Parts: sequence; structure tokens; C-alpha cells
Amino acid sequence: MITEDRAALRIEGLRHSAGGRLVLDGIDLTVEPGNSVAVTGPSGSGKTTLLMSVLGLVKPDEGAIRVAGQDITRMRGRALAAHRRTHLGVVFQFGELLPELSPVENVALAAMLAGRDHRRAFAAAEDLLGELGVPLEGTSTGLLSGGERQRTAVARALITEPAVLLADEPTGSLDRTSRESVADLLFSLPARRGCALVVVTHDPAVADRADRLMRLDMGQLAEAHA
Ligand SMILES: Nc1ncnc2c1ncn2[C@@H]1O[C@H](COP(=O)(O)OP(=O)(O)OP(=O)(O)O)[C@@H](O)[C@H]1O
Repeated sequence: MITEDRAALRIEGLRHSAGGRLVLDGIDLTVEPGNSVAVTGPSGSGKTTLLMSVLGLVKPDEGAIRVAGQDITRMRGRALAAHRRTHLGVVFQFGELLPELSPVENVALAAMLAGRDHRRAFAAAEDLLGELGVPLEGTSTGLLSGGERQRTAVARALITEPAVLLADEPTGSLDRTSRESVADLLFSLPARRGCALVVVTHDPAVADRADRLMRLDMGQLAEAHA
């Protein structure tokens, strides 16, 4: 009998070595649509490597990573890139936006790269940025505040309506007030948008907002209890 995988993300038996060391040593993680997980752990424990594996940018030695039901470890080249563009969104610590473009252009560009036509991409970008509280008028992204830039990065990650949203230290470059508001926004998204959210963070105040708190240490991912 074929049963459909309802999980947005399912990682099974993930092993990966880097620099002669087993960084990920049998990771299992399932995240359902509408749920969030925070991953903490010491510096160098492999948190970014885990996210890069889910993005298909690091090839694991062993294991399966199902994103929206399909094992990305078996995908290559264009098929992998297309699956990533369609089903995954990612927010990095410094936004990684194009500073000379406006916020609307940054977000619309992601939609156009995913195949949406110009008019629909710009309309959807304006709607989403309005909803996420980014000023739409006249400024280039490089002149926005840190919090507004991260909101723009969240919008860019969301514009394709991904099944899985990943964030790597999304509040790491922000002051306390912006950190709170960006964290509130991020953790509101699984309920509002039905995506699964995985956030890597060193900040306990951010991690505490997740449905599940996990700790990566010595290659193992386990439930962390406060
Ligand atoms: N391409 C690579 N070649 C060699 N070693 C690597 C490579 N990529 C990662 N590593 C090593 O793997 C380990 C995990 O790195 P990673 O960046 O995933 O940790 P992290 O938990 O995200 O750390 P931090 O919290 O400091 O960002 C580190 O020891 C790192 O040096």
C-alpha cells in the first residue's frame, strides 16, 4: 500500500562527515505542516550543515531528507534546484538581499525565478510586504533598518509558498526590539501559512517560541528540556 507522507520535512538516519569528523551522526527529524522546531547547540556542532543538507547544498554520506514528500538526496542538478525553489524558503542572519534593489524588487525577483510572470510577481510581493509591515515606498533595501531587512528576507522566502521555511540565526544581527518582532513574525508563520519552520538560533528567547526545542551536540539531535 502506498501512503502519502504528510510531513513537510522528514529526515531519517542523516550522516555527514566534514573535515575528517562525523558532524551529523544519525539525525532523525520530522516536522509537520504548521509546526515549528528550534535547533540550538554549541558553535561547530553542525547546525548550519544540517540546514545546508536540507537545502541540498551539502550531500550527506547517508540518510534520506524528504522535503514535501520527495527525497532530495536522490536529486541532482536542475531537478534539485527546481524542488528547492518550489518547496523551500530560507532566511539567513544578514538577510542576503540585493541592497540596491527595492524590497518589492527583491521579493518579486524570487517569485519570477520560480516561474511567476512579472505582473503577478510584483503584485504578490507588494501584498506580502504590506502584510509583513515593510514600507513599500521608494527606498532601496540597503537603507532599511535591520528589522525591516529581515522582514523583507522573510517575505522573499515566503513568496513561493514553501512547504518548509528554514532560518539560520535570523535575529542574530538585530537589536533586542527588532529581534522580538522578527521572532514573533517568524513563529506566527506556521499557523498563518501552514508551512513547517526550522530555526537555528543561539538565542534562548527566540528558541523558546518554537513548538519543539531540539539540541544538536556531538552529532546527535535530541529534544532539549528547559
Ligand atoms: N566544507 C567543510 N570542510 C571542512 N569542515 C567543515 C566544512 N563545513 C563544515 N565543517 C565543519 O563542520 C563543523 C560544523 O560546522 P557548522 O557550521 O555546521 O556548525 P554550527 O553549529 O552551525 O556552528 P555555529 O553555531 O558556530 O554557526 C565545524 O567543525 C566546521 O568546521
